[in-house]
Amino acid sequence: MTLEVSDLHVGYATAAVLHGVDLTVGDGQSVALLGRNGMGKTTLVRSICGLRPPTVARGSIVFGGEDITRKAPFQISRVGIALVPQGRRVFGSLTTTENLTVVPRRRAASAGEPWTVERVFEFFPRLADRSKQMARSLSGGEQQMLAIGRALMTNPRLLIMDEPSEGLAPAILDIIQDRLAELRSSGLSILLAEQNVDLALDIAEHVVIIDDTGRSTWTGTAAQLRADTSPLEQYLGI
Ligand SMILES: Nc1ncnc2c1ncn2[C@@H]1O[C@H](COP(=O)(O)OP(=O)(O)OP(=O)(O)O)[C@@H](O)[C@H]1O
Repeated sequence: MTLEVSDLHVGYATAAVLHGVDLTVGDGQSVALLGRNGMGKTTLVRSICGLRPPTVARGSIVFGGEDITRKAPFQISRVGIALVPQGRRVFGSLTTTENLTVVPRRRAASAGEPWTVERVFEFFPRLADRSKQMARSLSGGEQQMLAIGRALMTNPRLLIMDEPSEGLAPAILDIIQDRLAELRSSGLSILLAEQNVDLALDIAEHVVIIDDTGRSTWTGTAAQLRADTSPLEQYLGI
């Protein structure tokens, strides 16, 4: 199922932020969304997932041929799009296991077997050791694993992640990077909004850069960016 974002204009009551974003995540593709701080990555991710604010003013979001623009979050979840939000947002007063079982689940996973608590624990053994622990007492890295596990429990076709690397120690980042690579190899579609360019280029085959005018100004492959880093210098200042 392909995600197609076309000419998307999105804003808040106080300001328009995105002024024409085009983005495609093909079936089984992994796409990184890059852009300087505040260029609107979270705004885009939230509008795809139906979260308000912001408000979509113009343009369309289509998933698997179905127009999902302005649909409610539960409807977006039902078509098979799951979000790992910025800042993890795990349920602090629930245990690790409860965080995984509290989500509404789609019946079938597109890529392989359905996710279960046991499968998440195999995927992130650190979570298995902390199954009865309150989520608020998990480390930041463990909370990130839990946020990813919780999203996987919905059996998504497309996994959207908003800055999963934020605030993580290098050793934990290595684990997350390895697990994301595994998910990519499994054929799950991935959209990754990231500040960490190394992680983004490692995970994603395709890259979309949002510039300071709120447009998707550069689209290409990670291999292209590795061979010629000038768009990174031009649009991200690195
Ligand atoms: N609830 C809100 N109300 C008004 N403006 C907002 C709101 N949330 C974000 N913005 C503004 O929208 C712009 C884009 O923010 P957004 O969080 O989407 O950027 P980002 O690229 O994800 O940045 P970062 O990498 O720092 O998270 C910023 O100027 C921000 O101040």
